[in-house]
Amino acid sequence: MAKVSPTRIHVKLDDKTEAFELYPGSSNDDVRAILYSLASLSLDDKDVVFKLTKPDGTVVPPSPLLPGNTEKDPYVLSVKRATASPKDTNAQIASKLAPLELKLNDIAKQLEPLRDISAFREQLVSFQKRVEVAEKNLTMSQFPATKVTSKTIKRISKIDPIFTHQPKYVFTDETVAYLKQPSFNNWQWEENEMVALIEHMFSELGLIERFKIELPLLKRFLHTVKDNYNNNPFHNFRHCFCVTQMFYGIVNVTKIMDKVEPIDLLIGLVACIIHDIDHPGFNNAYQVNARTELATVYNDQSPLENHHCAVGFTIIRNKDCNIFKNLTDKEYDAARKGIVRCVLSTDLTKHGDIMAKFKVVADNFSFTDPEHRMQLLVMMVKCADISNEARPADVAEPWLDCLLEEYFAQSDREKAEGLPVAPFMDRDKVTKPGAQVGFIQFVMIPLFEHLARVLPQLEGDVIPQIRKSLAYYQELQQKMQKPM
Ligand SMILES: Nc1nc2c(ncn2[C@@H]2O[C@H](COP(=O)(O)O)[C@@H](O)[C@H]2O)c(=O)[nH]1
Ligand SMILES: [Mg+2]
Ligand SMILES: [Zn+2]
Repeated sequence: MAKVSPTRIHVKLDDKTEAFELYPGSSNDDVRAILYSLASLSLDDKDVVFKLTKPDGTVVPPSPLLPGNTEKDPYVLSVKRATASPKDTNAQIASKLAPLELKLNDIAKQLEPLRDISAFREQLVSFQKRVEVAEKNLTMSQFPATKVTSKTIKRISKIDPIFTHQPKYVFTDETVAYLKQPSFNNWQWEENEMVALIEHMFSELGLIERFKIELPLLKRFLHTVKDNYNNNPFHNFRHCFCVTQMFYGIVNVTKIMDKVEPIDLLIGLVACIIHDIDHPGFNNAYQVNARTELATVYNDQSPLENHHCAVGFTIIRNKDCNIFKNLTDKEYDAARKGIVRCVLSTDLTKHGDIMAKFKVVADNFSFTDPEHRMQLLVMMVKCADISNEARPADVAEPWLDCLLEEYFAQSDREKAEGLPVAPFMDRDKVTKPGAQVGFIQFVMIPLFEHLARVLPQLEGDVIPQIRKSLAYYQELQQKMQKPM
């Protein structure tokens, strides 16, 4: 009989590497059982997700066909507890609401002939309210709002994963030059590469040298930021990367680094990086209307933007991530004040005020005036934040799908909870051109045009690309409106 030789597999979990052998004929369940035992878990624990990655970060399926390896290049095992995604939870809420809704409809039908009798109406309203309150309590317990404490931070990236398991990224000259273009295509890069690209921006802008930023702290800061963005359809780490890259693109296209102070560049870049951190995927209107903990903590005043600042600075305060460690007190104060101002300015309800103020400053702009420079930074971060349509259509259009997916998830939940629904978020009312024409025409173009009064280079490629997007969506809108 031929000798049956097992495949020897080495797996690293936390700091320990263990080996096991897979014999031909092993099943998926066998592999699962081994991984459970390596992670000291009971097989009854169903809420666990295993991820196996090669040393280069490639994910491999935990199957009996795993190629063998050596102790020197073990697979890395990470274990996560599965939590319900907002989508799952929406489905759960919807399924719980369905019978209640049926019951309500039933009662409403029976009461129909008595519609004018106010006592019955009041009873119905009160019943409906009780259902809403019960459902809201259910929802709030499923979505506990994030408290702003150091425990808010999901994970401070350890030095190990950064230096031992992350491949060292070396970008080609072509990539380095492309990164400076506002037309950069984010979709080609995975998360760790985007982290490395942001690190490159710090270096290229001379910030590491000027502010003596220690590289391990910068790497850990960026990885921790990445880990604290949620997997929302739109407000995720990729959006953070795009906003940061557009800021960097504007800096390069306009050569503004020759006109502003290094601290201004640091403020703008870090503001972009943290500007949507830990976004829950539901906007300020939802936070206020649903009376969430975030809205309560921030007294309904830009709850999300305040939260992004608080989470961002909680990470910076951590000694392992403190990229501002070597700033002087004066520099730190300026950085903190500037970053908070930029992030709070991304709340679009402040848009009108910011534009009106900038109009005045733009007429008489002076790069030597710190307040003028600060307003310029605010405008640059705001532009970067809403800049998807300043990119080529194949880069921009998937972002619109992501935005609408997030909007629809919110409006579905608002409907389920009996909260007000904004028409621009309602899947029954929104079309893609409908979402873009007004936004590009009345928000994006005026914003970029205002900035271009101080940074005229934006008239070169950036603003024409936005106008092209507008024309595309206007045409699409006309086609959709034509009777068939
Ligand atoms: N209709 C569109 N709305 C957009 C688009 N890009 C951005 N936005 C809106 O702006 C805010 C930006 O703030 P954020 O900090 O939340 O990212 C975003 O929420 C959208 O409401 C767009 O292309 N079309
Ligand atoms: Mg935001
Ligand atoms: Zn944003």
